[in-house]
Amino acid sequence: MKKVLLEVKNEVAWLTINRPEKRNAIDYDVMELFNEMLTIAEERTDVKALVVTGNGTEAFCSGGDLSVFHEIYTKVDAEKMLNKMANVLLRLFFFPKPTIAYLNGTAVGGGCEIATACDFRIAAKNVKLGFIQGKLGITTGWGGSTYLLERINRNEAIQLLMAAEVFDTEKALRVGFVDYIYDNAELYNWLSRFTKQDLGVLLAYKRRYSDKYDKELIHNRVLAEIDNCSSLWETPEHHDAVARFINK
Ligand SMILES: CC[C@@H](C(=O)O)C(=O)SCCNC(=O)CCNC(=O)[C@H](O)C(C)(C)COP(=O)(O)OP(=O)(O)OC[C@H]1O[C@@H](n2cnc3c(N)ncnc32)[C@H](O)[C@@H]1OP(=O)(O)O
Repeated sequence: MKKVLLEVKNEVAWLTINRPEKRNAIDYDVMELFNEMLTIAEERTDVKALVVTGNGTEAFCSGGDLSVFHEIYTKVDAEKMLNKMANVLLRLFFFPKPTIAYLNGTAVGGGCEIATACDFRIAAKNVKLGFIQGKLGITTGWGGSTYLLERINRNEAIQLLMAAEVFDTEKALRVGFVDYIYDNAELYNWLSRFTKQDLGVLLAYKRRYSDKYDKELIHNRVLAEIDNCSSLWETPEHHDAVARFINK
């Protein structure tokens, strides 16, 4: 079974990270496939919106696959890995069609970064969320803090990042990180309000939405974020925290 699936239903492309046994953690295959699926969803004229979600009920995404990335030791190697996923998320942030992260379960670390790159975040009931990178002695490194600071109130954003705590959907709604708490049927219903419009209308409004941003400026901020994260990556604090997870 592929690690990332793409299914088109009712003119909506569902991109599903398909590693439930690893809580949908992101490894290099997932990065590649995620990018490929974005190309398909972008090019298909029968696709009017993109939903990103995770397989199963446990997790949306648990971030970077620590069983793979624990082998990354140096700043240079960390930069290569971070850049790879940051490019995918930059593409997602500027995706020409509306994008929705459906938080079907836990989203932590890079999982929250993926969600933040989407236009909307809709959560199932009682999911746990967290920009927990700080607990691993690193920062976001896939563009997540750059996007979060654009998505919600700056002071709420910086608190979520600095505290690195896990929070619930009630808090996520309160601070504006999550737009709605919906089950699957409610999500389909909400999506149908947009998919009944012509693709041209949706593309035009999405262009207005994205026009707010200078792509080069956003990219430069993401590069600065990668630089920060990769510098912290080579510290013993980070390696020790990852080792604790691997050897749990
Ligand atoms: C590296 C990029 C960086 C970024 O730029 O943002 C990050 O993403 S940093 C954050 C990295 N992620 C984490 O630290 C999360 C680690 N996982 C967890 O804390 C928990 O697994 C969970 C996500 C809260 C879910 O808990 P639970 O439902 O109790 O499941 P388990 O803990 O039992 O996990 C089941 C299974 O999955 C493996 N797993 C989970 N997450 C990862 C991961 N990120 N990388 C690799 N493997 C992961 C876990 O080890 C279990 O495996 P088995 O023990 O073999 O069953």
